[in-house]
Amino acid sequence: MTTLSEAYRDHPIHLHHIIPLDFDSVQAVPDSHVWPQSDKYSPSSGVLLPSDEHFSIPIIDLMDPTAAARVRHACETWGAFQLTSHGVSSCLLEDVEHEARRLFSLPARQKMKALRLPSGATGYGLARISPFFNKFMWHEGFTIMGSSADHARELWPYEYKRFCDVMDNYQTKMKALAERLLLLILESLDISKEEMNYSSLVHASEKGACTALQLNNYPSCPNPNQAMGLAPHTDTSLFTILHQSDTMGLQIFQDGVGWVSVCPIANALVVNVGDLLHILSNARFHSVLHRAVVNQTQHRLSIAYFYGLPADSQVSPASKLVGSGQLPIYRSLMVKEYIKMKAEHLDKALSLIRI
Ligand SMILES: C=C1C[C@]23C[C@@]1(O)CC[C@H]2[C@@]12CCC[C@@](C)(C(=O)O1)[C@H]2[C@@H]3C(=O)O
Ligand SMILES: O=C(O)CCC(=O)C(=O)O
Ligand SMILES: [Fe+2]
Repeated sequence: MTTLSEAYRDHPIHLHHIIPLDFDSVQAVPDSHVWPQSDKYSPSSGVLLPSDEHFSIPIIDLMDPTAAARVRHACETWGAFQLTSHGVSSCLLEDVEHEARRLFSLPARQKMKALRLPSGATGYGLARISPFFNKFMWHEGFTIMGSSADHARELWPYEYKRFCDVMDNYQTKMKALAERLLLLILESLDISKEEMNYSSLVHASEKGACTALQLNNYPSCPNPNQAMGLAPHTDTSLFTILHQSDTMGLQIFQDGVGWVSVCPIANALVVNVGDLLHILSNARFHSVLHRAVVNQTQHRLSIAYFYGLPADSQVSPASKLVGSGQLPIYRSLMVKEYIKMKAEHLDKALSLIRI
């Protein structure tokens, strides 16, 4: 069985020689981090603040009996929503944020001890999408797949346990929440439990879903209009569950509207559709283009939990959604094949598997 780490290890992105900037020591944005102002991807291009509810992603209460219909509407129109009453305690959200903050506050030379290896997928470093852009991002990340013990021991040789315990507990709670959400999402696509039992998806998730936890750090920036926190991308996951600290920064792209800010709501989690759900739903649900911008005064953190399918499983538009006049838009392929395409072609990957 191919693990997610192996699937990513098979497609190294040659970033190990580039280390994140020591953000604490800079007074101005270096040219290497200045993004062009002219195109639609520039950090300051057409941003809408969600003062009007038509321009903000829906807020869905997981306990609401109409949650499935709301999820369908949110995933069809926005590709994202904010989830409340999800059952993850505010204490755990505070703990995971605190531990992430503790990690990123370490001196640069200490963080380097956990630098992602050339052939590795986990540890400290730049975002995997970095090689696709000719400017660097105002960002540093730390990726966890399963246990974080090996890297944590390098960072805190004598007191790594607290960090590992919080990350383990958080991943356990996120997995349980993701499994509940998956059922709700399938229900929202009108795929019944019986049909689900036969679907490749459920067989695949029995093999063990592939998950990853990404800690993202966006230090305050002397000129936020010039810098980019995390460049526009879609996630490779089925869906992603994101906790953001209470500083604005996440934006999603809505066709015909532009970049819409996703305001932090205390204790709400942001759920966004990823590429695998886009394929599975035969493009009914949109894997949403999103990015993170930075701030002059406040430092921002986010913790993303990627819920995917096993690398060795097959993904295709669900059979319930195709037929009777509806043709499959995407061909069937192995998840690891899609990871490879994403590593090589980034945002072109979906169009390369269109039938
Ligand atoms: C499972 C994963 C998804 C991810 C690549 C990774 O191996 C772990 C990091 C994830 C992340 C976080 C920042 C944005 C993103 C596009 C990236 O560069 O690394 C995602 C990746 C993804 O969704 O493809
Ligand atoms: O920091 C954010 O709000 C977005 C993070 C993100 O998109 C990711 O980790 O994939
Ligand atoms: Fe993302």
